[in-house]
Amino acid sequence: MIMEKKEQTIFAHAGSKINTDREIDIITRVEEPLIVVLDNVLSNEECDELIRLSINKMQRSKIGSTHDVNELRTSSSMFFEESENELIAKVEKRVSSIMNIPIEHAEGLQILRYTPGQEYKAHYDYFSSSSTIAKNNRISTLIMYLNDVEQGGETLFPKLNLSVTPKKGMAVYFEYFYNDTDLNELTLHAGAPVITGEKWVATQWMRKQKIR
Ligand SMILES: O=C(O)CCC(=O)C(=O)O
Ligand SMILES: [Fe+2]
Repeated sequence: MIMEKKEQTIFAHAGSKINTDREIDIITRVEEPLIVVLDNVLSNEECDELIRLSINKMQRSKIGSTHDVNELRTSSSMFFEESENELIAKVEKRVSSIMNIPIEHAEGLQILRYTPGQEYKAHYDYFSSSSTIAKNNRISTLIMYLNDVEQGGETLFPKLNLSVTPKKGMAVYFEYFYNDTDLNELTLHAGAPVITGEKWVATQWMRKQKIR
């Protein structure tokens, strides 16, 4: 039997903790592709504040007529500017050390809000290699849950039969920068429809090269 060597990962944390300005707990790992469930990524106060800061902007963007009408994703969304305020700067710094990628590679933090019936259908976070944007493609994702969802709203990885239940302050990390494209394709994921309650997430995407 040929033992294939495991591919190098970006995420390099061993053990059960990651020390940033906060002690993050590693709860679950899938090895290839690497998918890590993390707890204690954001405090309750930070979650509440991220929602509070973005709720106005989503309302504003509605007035500005940029209503989200997309089949793939029915939630509403907004992006924070880089280091837009003290909290964003702090979260970006923490996220950069969790993801083990310098902050210069980070896109603006995205906030998504799902109400009952809203979902994000199965997709890849990276751009198809035919697009120009793929020259500096995304390489990894951190999805942070900003609230508890009463029912539904799981993050699903259909090719891995994996379901992550949203829980306030927790996060799911995954990367898709493998040489083996089959591994990247296994990161197909979806936000299941919310059934009861609301779902709020903050997503951080990292790029291969600097963008700021
Ligand atoms: O809401 C979720 O669970 C998934 C979000 C997601 O896939 C994304 O932001 O890229
Ligand atoms: Fe995604």
